[in-house]
Amino acid sequence: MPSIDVCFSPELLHLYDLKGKAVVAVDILRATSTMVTAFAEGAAQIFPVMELEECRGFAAQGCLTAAERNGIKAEGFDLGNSPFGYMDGNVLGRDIAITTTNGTRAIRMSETAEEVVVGAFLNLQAVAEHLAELGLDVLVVCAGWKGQFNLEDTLFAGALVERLQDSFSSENDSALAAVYLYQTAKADLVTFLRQSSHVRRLEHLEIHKDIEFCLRHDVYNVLPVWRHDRLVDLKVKEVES
Ligand SMILES: O=C(O)[C@H](CS(=O)(=O)O)OP(=O)(O)O
Ligand SMILES: [Mg+2]
Repeated sequence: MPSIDVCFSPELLHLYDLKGKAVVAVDILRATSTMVTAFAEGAAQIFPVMELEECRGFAAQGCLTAAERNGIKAEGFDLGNSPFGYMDGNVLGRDIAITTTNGTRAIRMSETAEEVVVGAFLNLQAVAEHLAELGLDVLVVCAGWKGQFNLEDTLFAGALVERLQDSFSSENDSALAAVYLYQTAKADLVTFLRQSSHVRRLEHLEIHKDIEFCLRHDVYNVLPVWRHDRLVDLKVKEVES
């Protein structure tokens, strides 16, 4: 039986061997929730990059550029890091280059894995089904915040462990802790996260609508996966083939 484990910060990735593993990169608030939404709204490809300047450079090849630092849309970019910014038909058929404080870093630091999947509560079931089909050992890589642990990504890890409990072994302490946390919180994730650092840190930005949206489960049948140097939605490929 394959295993599922949880890495609580990209800074801890040096402790894990990604060879032959499937990584689920997660940044619930808000980068991976936003990417999943962008694909659901018809984005063609997403280029996650670490630096603002690199992201800006993608405009020359016709990409929309998206950038966030400390919760705020960076100046001079087309889009920020709110899923609601991708919902008015503006991303349909477009390629997007994106850089955010934590999420894009988690994805890029995981890219040597056999498979990298972008996860969010919004596409939880699509991710779970893909992992079950692959049958590889899984590592959930939580984006955290600037290298530190956070609650929201750990809750997602717990939700995924719970969904996969019949087909994956989760006997490591990280996965156990994540699933216990999720079971404690799942009846009302919004209330549970009210005291979390993300919610308190970005309270002044009035993004409660974003937070509530990002905590909704199974809204989109979208499956962003890393291919070469970009993310594509595997569900679109399935429809085409
Ligand atoms: O835009 C977000 O919600 C966060 C901001 S912060 O770094 O947590 O302050 O960025 P993300 O890269 O999505 O974690
Ligand atoms: Mg985050």
